[in-house]
Amino acid sequence: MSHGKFLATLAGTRFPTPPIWLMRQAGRYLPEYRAVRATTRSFLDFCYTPDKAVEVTLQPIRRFGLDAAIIFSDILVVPHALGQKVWFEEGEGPKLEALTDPVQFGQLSRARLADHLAPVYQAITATRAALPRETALLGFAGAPFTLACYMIEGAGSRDFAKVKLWAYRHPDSFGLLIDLLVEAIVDHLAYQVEAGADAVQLFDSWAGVLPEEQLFSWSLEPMIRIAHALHARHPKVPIIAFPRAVGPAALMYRRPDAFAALSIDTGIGAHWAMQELQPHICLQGNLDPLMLVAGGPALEREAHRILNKLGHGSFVFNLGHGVVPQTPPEHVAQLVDIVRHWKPSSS
Ligand SMILES: Cc1c2[nH]c(c1CCC(=O)O)Cc1[nH]c(c(CCC(=O)O)c1C)Cc1[nH]c(c(CCC(=O)O)c1C)Cc1[nH]c(c(C)c1CCC(=O)O)C2
Repeated sequence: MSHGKFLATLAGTRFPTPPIWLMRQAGRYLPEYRAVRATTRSFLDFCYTPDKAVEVTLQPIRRFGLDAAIIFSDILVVPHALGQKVWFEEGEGPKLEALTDPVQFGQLSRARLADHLAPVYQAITATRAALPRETALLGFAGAPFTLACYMIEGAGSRDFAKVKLWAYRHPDSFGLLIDLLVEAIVDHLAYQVEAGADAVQLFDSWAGVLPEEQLFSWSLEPMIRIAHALHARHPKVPIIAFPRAVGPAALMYRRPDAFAALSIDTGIGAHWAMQELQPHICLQGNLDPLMLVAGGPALEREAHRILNKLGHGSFVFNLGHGVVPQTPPEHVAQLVDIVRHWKPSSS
């Protein structure tokens, strides 16, 4: 049997109101998260401490009763497990010892991935045991292109110019990095499913910097390879694809052979998504995270607008990107209430 409304929705069942969870639902906007976070200096050590990861994964479920939990971890644990130096600087975000030469790709190895990431899998097993039956547990990974962005740039960037120039000038060597990441991500996702994750999400947060042809080769195609390889190991596990900021190229990601759902960011119009995407695939999204900061009537109007477009079809309510730290927790409670009390006939 499945874990409630979220998994049933991904499998095609319709309910009077859609299930809801939020990307980055565990995080600094919650005082109880900040309290646990303050007990570990290094963010990665925090991710690798199962007791703490379990606790902060459960916090938003206890507070808001969301339909799915997402395991507390980070996409950059994969480059770290492959042997790259990764650290988080206070107030600056992630830093990596940037790859500057294809020779360095050869030094990355997935031989130790399972050992290195064992604490993540332990946290998943313990979280699954602690969650209510009806609450699904999501595992996740960064998609190959987004991981390659951080691995080559060495940090976040506005345009990832260094990465794009490498990919455009040396597609063969860039392809080798993507291939290594595909294999590592398949392993990481399979281990998460084996530990107890009910579904997984692939975050391609930086897909939107690529033109169409490269979007196909470096974002979509590797994600489809991951989906097919994961399904060869775990045939039924639902995979949600989140290619952020790709605009109308989201049409390419309507691939029910690979993905159970497509997560859409705020830049995609709900009406267009209803007409062009939803007949082919379950959608997830697409509330502006800043609406959740605003709260009040603005939040209610916008949530209703999205529900009135997408709530009649196959849909999981979520944000277009992650919860931001300045979000008042009461506004999350307000949103859950709005979604659960929505009447499909209302306009
Ligand atoms: C690009 C990316 C990263 N990490 C992630 C992405 C993809 C989604 C997206 O586009 O936002 C994914 C991620 N990161 C985190 C989660 C946990 C699960 C959840 O969604 O609740 C998930 C799913 C925790 C985190 N990952 C991070 C934090 C904040 C650090 C802290 O609490 O000290 C959290 C809660 C750090 C992180 N990690 C990353 C960045 C850029 C940062 C710094 C920005 C920031 O500080 O908010 C890389």
